[in-house]
Amino acid sequence: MSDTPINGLTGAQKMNGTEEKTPFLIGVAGGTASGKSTVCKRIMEKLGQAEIDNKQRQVVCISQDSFYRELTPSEISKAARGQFNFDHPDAFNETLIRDTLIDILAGKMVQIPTYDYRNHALKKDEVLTIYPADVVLFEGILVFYFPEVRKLFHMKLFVDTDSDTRLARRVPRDINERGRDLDQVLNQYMNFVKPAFEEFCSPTKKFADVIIPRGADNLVAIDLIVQHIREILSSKPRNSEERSLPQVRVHPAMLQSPTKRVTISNDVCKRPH
Ligand SMILES: Nc1ncnc2c1ncn2[C@@H]1O[C@H](COP(=O)(O)OP(=O)(O)O)[C@@H](O)[C@H]1O
Ligand SMILES: O=c1ccn([C@@H]2O[C@H](COP(=O)(O)O)[C@@H](O)[C@H]2O)c(=O)[nH]1
Repeated sequence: MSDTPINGLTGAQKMNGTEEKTPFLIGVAGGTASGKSTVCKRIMEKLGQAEIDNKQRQVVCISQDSFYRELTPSEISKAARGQFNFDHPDAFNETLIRDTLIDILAGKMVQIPTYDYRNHALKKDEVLTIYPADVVLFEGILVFYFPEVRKLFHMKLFVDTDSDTRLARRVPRDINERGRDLDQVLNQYMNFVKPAFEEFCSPTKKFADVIIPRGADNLVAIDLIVQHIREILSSKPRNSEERSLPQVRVHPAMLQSPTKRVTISNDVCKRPH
């Protein structure tokens, strides 16, 4: 959880002659439908970040699903038949994840693709711009799997929801939001999702600093994490003049009572469906 040196970045780097802290990078792992993006959304809401314009946010959230690699034609046809393993580490572009997070830690603006679950492909014409922020949440099933990625996080959370609940949530989500039918969802779950969770995702729980049982239902855990993030934010320079950055990062909501809530927005975690 500490701001220890990572990849040559010391937690504070020189920019324009001033000390500029690197963003605090939080990894959020957990099985499919465990509530990773819901937890991130709750955190953003409680910090009053959910309805703030993308460019102005102090806290941003990115999904690992934006880093699925492009499939070959034969893999695309397998995917259409539910025979491609999207839960295996090889399904992700590890290098792009690492390089993107390193750029984020260096305070750079980055562009990331969005993912189309219905067509199992990146949407080339829909790129998300992630502006520099003070805290970055990066959520996904295998965010702690790759050592070169794992070591970049300042704090690691694991959302631990039992597998029955996860399956019960995944079935309606995949049917209603991802264009699947019941047979397809259950076959994919039994053949790929469950075995890959046991082999690749579950063992990464041991790397977590904080395990969140019951996901977004665990209000105590979420409040503790939010409090920690507030402390991080309060130690950051508060406006663009102090930070020597062109963007104004602080929304009035963040300068008022720390418990102030702001209305919910739906695209907090930039998770495409
Ligand atoms: N605590 C909860 N209670 C009820 N439904 C939930 C809860 N957390 C998540 N969900 C629902 O379960 C599904 C998966 O949640 P999501 O946060 O997207 O999981 P993940 O990001 O881990 O895949 C979504 O439809 C979401 O609305
Ligand atoms: O084309 C795809 C890409 C991914 N999946 C499944 O998505 C989950 C990861 O997303 P969560 O929101 O964390 O559940 C993973 O289990 C893949 O099986 C897919 O079905 N199709």
